Amino acid sequence: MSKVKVRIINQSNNPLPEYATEQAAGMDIRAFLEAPIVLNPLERFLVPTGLFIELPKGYEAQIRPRSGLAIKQGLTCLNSPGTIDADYRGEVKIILINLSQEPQTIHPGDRIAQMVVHDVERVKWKPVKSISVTKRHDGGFGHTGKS
Ligand SMILES: O=c1ccn([C@H]2C[C@H](O)[C@@H](COP(=O)(O)OP(=O)(O)OP(=O)(O)O)O2)c(=O)[nH]1
Ligand SMILES: [Mg+2]
Repeated sequence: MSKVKVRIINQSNNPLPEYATEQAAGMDIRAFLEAPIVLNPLERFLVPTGLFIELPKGYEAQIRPRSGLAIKQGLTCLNSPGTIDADYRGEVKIILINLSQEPQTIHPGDRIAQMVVHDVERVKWKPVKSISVTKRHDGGFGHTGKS
């Protein structure tokens, strides 16, 4: 497993993100808050994590919602999946939104999202006059139907 440099604020009560199970793809990320926050329906909030990371070149970290929070409380990441660029050195923050019809409370230390580290392919453009023909052609947006 590769090691990624990380600086975390107040580690004594803000543990590093961890994989919750042996084969989990994402590490759970905790809200770094001094007090609980309440999100009203459709309200969004930029939740601090206290985490500053230095990803290796050629990698990104994706910030994804947790399904339990989504189904039970309607809480999700608004920009899902969030992208942490390898050259970003600021605090990792989570854009949470409450899509339920009731106010939802987030407590300090709650596991609010998960981070998946992934390698990234970067490309250059090669301008051409035409691009290849396929059976799909320009069909998209459900053109193959549902069943
Ligand atoms: O959920 C997120 C998404 C992004 N970021 C940070 C890391 C990322 O590298 C930077 C920029 O994110 P993004 O490229 O998605 O936002 P942008 O609106 O394009 O901002 P910028 O112009 O700074 O790239 O913000 C987070 O902390 N959390
Ligand atoms: Mg950007």
